[in-house]
Amino acid sequence: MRKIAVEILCEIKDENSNSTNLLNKNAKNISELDSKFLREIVYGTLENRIYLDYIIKKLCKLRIKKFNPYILNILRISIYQILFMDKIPEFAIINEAVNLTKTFKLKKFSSFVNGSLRNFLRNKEDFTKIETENLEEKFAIKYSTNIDVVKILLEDYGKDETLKILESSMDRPHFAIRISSFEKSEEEVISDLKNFGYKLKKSDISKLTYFVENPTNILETESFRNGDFTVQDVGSILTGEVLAPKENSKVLDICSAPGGKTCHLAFQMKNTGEIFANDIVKSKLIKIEENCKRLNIKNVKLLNFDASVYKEELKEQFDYILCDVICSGVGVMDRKPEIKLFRSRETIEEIISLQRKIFDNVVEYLKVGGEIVYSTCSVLKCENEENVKYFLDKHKNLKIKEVKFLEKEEKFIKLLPEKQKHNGFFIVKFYKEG
Ligand SMILES: C[S@@+](CC[C@H](N)C(=O)[O-])C[C@H]1O[C@@H](n2cnc3c(N)ncnc32)[C@H](O)[C@@H]1O
Repeated sequence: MRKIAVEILCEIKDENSNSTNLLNKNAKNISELDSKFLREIVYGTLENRIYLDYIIKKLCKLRIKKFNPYILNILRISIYQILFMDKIPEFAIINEAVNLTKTFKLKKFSSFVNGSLRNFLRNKEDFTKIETENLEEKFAIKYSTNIDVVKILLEDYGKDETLKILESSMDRPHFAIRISSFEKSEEEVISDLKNFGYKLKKSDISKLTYFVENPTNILETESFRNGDFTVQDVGSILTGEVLAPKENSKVLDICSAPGGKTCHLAFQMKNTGEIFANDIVKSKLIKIEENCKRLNIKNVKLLNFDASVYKEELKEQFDYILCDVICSGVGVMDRKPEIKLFRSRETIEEIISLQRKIFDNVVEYLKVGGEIVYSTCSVLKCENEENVKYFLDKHKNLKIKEVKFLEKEEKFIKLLPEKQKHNGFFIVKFYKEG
């Protein structure tokens, strides 16, 4: 398993890398126990990569770029296991690390790996100490988060709230489902799942939403195959609830893959009217199709175009539009460790520019009197509140439509990540005047 872990980690090079896809591809045909171990090592190492590299730099007195990538990842997973997986004896971790150098035909590094890890064990306290007084650097190392993201969070939220957001990024993500059956009642679906042995807790924020404490193999159940429920997080479900399209309306979901929110909109519309689900990546449309099929959704038509390019033929065609744009993902760092590692100010600025282009176009596709929801799974103000200001300044016929959330009327909903409650999310609704 450690060999596969090193191979996967060697492939994680930039923000387009996807550890979950790599794991799913490589964890086929292995036992549940091995799969759990592999995931723990890969996610754990990635989640702590900046911290582990900080230790490795001190330990080996060598710049990270100078390392052979296999040797670097052997050191990373070994130090990760020593620090965070206390059930594995330290001597076994070092033996395995030395064996791995041979597996990868890098035997000449065996004594370097052996010596470095033994040195680490002798002086663990010194090597693990973060020696900087600079708060940004300290947070970036301790929570293994790109320093640009840390700086923006500190500017937006100050020290205490930033600390909470970064701490939550180290948690194992919770698992939430939305009841999606057209046939069975909520109680019936829940009772079926309980009979299968699943432990469920109802969310107090979004409707038909439950957290599953022990989700292993839940996607193999008959209930899942029949479309009685789907995997979706609270913020995502709330987005559909906020748009709340009426039956028989015409809806555009402009950035729709893999279709989680599309299916929720269709569910709320009881399969009436029409939903046009678009995504720029053609291969992702298959996922939307699969989801619609499993969830018995029948009113979705697929589109495949670049939403940043204006399409005159769509002008004033839609009653409702969902603009669930591509974003930095800073609200879901617990689910995607690549975001913590690689999101930089530069890439965030590129994303904001794309968000604005897409929104500027889709506003034109909305009928007068129509409603549009803009949402992101980010908590950064530059992608949320600042974009809202930009939208309102630019489109004078757009007005915010307040939404009721937790018994209060709000201009927008912002969720900061909290385990067993929700990921980070931002939702705002506008309507178009004549
Ligand atoms: C946040 S995800 C959407 C999630 C989706 N709404 C759901 O609930 O399942 C953003 C999507 O936008 C797509 N996208 C990115 N740039 C785009 C563009 N220029 N035009 C259309 N879609 C785009 C991505 O491929 C990605 O699938």
